Amino acid sequence: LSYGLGIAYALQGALQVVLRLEIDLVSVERNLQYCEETPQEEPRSARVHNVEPAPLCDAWPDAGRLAFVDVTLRYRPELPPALRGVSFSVEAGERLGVVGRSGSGKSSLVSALLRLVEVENGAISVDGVDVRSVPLARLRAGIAVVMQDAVMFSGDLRYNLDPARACTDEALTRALRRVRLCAEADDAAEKLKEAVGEGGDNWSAGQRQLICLARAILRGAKVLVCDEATSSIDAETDGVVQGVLRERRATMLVIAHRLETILDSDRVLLMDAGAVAEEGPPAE
Ligand SMILES: Nc1ncnc2c1ncn2[C@@H]1O[C@H](COP(=O)(O)OP(=O)(O)OP(=O)(O)O)[C@@H](O)[C@H]1O
Repeated sequence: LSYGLGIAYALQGALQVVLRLEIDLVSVERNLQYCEETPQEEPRSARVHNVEPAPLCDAWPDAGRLAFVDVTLRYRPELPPALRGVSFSVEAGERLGVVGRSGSGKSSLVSALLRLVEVENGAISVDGVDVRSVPLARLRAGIAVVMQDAVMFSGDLRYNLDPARACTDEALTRALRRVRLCAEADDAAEKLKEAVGEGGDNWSAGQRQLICLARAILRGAKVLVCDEATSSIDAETDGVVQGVLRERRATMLVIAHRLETILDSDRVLLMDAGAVAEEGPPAE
C-alpha cells in the first residue's frame, strides 16, 4: 500500500514536469516566431521610394546641416497626417527650439528624421544627403538623440555612458562632471562602477536624463536631437547642461515644453496641427 502511494506521487510529479515543459516549449516557439516573422527594418540597404543609396564620406555628417522640405508623414495609411507639408532648415551649428501644443507634431519631426516612420511626401536631408538614401544604421549612428524617457541598460554607469567602450576614463570623468553627476570632490572611478538596475530604476528620472545627456556628449555627433530631454532636471542643472551642449557646436534640435529651455535658441519653430505655424528668433 505504501509503495502504491509513492507511485501516485511520482506520477503527479512527472505530470507536472510534462505540463511545465509544454508551457516552456510554447514560449520558445513564440520567441522563434517573433524572431523569424516580425518584419524588420533593413539596416544596410537604403532603397526606399526608389532613392538610390548615396556615396557617403566617412565623416558624414561632418557639418550637421538639416533641411525638411515639404514633409508629410502619416503613421498608418488610415490615420490623418501627423506632419503636413513641413519645411524648415537648420544651419550647421545652429540651435533650433521646437515648441507647440501636445500632439502638434514635434516628436514626429524626430521620427521622420531618424526614419522610424518613412515620410509620405517631401524629403529630409542632412548635409545635403537625402536620409532615405542612407542606410538606417549609418543614419542613426550619425545623429545623437536624447528622449524624455531615458534609455538605460542594466550594468554599471560606465557601460551606460559608453556602451561601445570607445571612451577613455578621462573623457568619461569629464562628461560626468560636466553634467554634474559627479562633483569635483567625488571619486569618479568609484562613480563609474555604480550599478544601474533594469531600466535604471535605482536612479531618479532627472539623473537618468543626465546620464543620457552625458552619453550624447561623449558620442560627439554633429547633430543632436533633444526631445524633452531635460524635463525632469531642476532648472539650475538644466541651465548648466544647456551651456555644455552649446559649447559642443553641434546642430541642435531642441523640443521642449519649458520655455526657458529654448529661450537661448538661435531660432524657434512653433508647430501647430502638424504644420509650422511660426518661425523666428525667440525674442519674437
Ligand atoms: N506611433 C503613433 N501612431 C499613430 N499616431 C501617432 C503616433 N505617434 C504620434 N501619433 C499622432 O501624431 C500626432 C503628432 O504626435 P507627436 O507625438 O508628434 O506630437 P507632440 O507635439 O510631440 O506631442 P507631445 O508634446 O505630447 O509629445 C498626434 O496626433 C498623435 O496622435
